[in-house]
Amino acid sequence: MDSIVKLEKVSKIYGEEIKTQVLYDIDLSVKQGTFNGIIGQSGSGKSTLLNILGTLDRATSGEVYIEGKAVSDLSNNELAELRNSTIGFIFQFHYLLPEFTAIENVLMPHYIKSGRVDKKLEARANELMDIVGLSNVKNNMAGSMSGGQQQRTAIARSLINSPKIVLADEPTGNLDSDTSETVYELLRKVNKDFDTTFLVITHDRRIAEKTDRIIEIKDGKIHSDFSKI
Ligand SMILES: Nc1ncnc2c1ncn2[C@@H]1O[C@H](COP(=O)(O)OP(=O)(O)OP(=O)(O)O)[C@@H](O)[C@H]1O
Repeated sequence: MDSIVKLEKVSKIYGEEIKTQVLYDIDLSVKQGTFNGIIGQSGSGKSTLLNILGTLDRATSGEVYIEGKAVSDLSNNELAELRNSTIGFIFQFHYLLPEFTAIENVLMPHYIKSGRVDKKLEARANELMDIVGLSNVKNNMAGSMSGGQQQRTAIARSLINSPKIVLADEPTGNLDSDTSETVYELLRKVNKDFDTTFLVITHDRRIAEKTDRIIEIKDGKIHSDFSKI
């Protein structure tokens, strides 16, 4: 198995005048097709790490490699392109547009990018609604759906470009435990069926225990790293 994501001595310092160091010399190598959990106390640096992994934020020092490509060599445009083609994001708050239907939300990144959606993408969106179990409600307004349905819509949206890597920040954070379980099973299914690599921040011990690997962040460092495969 190859490393699809690699971090070498990644540090992050926020602020100019008052500097806050949030990550310290993080080395991390993530194998393709694995399902990785990231745990750690509030403020330990998990989201910062995920944002840097996802090229939404740049490291202050160190290097991030995505599929062997050094991110610091890329321009902002190239980064956006890499993100778009390779990485899917799922957040705790799904940021759906409530006045649009579920399937329109899934296609929204494409509407925004190119102003149109071709038949192939529409077919892909329909297939994804099927995968996440929402075929029967895909034309409902996102705002009228349950929390679990909205999160599943956000998952379908994150998969529209068939990303090789999915980064999720507390994807089940605002869901009850049964719905969390369903959402987790869905992510796992995508992981298995499409060999998608997942990095998932979770506070949910039950979910963390079912991942292939648990990376614990403490005070901006990897405190423990336990792989089961
Ligand atoms: N843009 C920023 N500017 C300054 N400090 C920041 C910024 N973003 C995050 N921080 C600080 O960095 C530290 C780590 O934040 P981060 O969000 O990565 O932690 P976390 O482990 O994801 O926490 P939580 O579980 O509460 O989401 C915190 O002390 C936070 O206040």
